[in-house]
Amino acid sequence: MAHGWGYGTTNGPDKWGEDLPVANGPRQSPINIVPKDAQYDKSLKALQLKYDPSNSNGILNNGHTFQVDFVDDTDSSTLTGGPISGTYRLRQFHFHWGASDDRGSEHTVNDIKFPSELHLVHWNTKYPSFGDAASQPDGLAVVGVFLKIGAANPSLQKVLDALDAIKSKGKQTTFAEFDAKTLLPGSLDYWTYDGSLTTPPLLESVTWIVLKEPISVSPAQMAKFRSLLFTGDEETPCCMVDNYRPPQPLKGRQVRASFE
Ligand SMILES: NS(=O)(=O)c1ccc2oc(NC(=O)c3ccccc3)nc2c1
Ligand SMILES: [Zn+2]
Repeated sequence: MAHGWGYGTTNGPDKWGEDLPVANGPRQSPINIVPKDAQYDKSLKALQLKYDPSNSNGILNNGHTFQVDFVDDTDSSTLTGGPISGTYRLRQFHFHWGASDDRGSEHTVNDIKFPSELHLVHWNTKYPSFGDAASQPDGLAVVGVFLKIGAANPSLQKVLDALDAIKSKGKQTTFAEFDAKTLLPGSLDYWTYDGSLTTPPLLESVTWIVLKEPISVSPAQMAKFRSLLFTGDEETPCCMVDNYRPPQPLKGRQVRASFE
């Protein structure tokens, strides 16, 4: 795909398989989660998320989404427990969202789409780097959090206030002392399954941990997401919206629940 992948009609999710056979692989993400088909697994541990605000570093518009990057050279911001063994370090978080409030999430629940979905991306410290981990079946763990229309979210607002400085592709700015824990809902009950990155290179290296409880976002805050551009300053401006991959075939995978 010479013109690079994206979410348009000519380079979007339905076209990714032309360059990337793994797009039709056995453990692709996202999926539709059917709670009544998820098996409660009492051996699943509670999630342990320990995030140090001093590790937050910058915020970047990468042309597909915006992401907040973390310094990951120590074990000060980690995911342990849950379905994974060992220690996974937080590297970045980002979002996916729609052009309107009726769509935008990547995972769905009983085919319901949420207006947005937060992904907190962690890598397994048994490997020397993110890049190495990303090619291993147990290399990455992504915590997915649904956003649901409701009251304005003060913690999310801190992130949204930085978006004016990164409107177009390639722009970045500093983003220090942000506590990612404040983006989590009250309950850490989760569904988990073996999956992949939801954008190219679609690597099948992700243990997905999708929280059952959404966090709130107001309609005005959703409008702020939609003020970003997919495009760089020299290009015809194109609003960054509908940057989500639709659910992929389950192909026999089991989704487990940490709760009854
Ligand atoms: N939607 S997703 O499945 O959470 C998803 C999809 C694609 C991704 O590529 C990366 N790369 C890095 O974070 C990275 C970190 C360090 C160095 C280079 C890249 N994270 C991803 C998460
Ligand atoms: Zn994502």
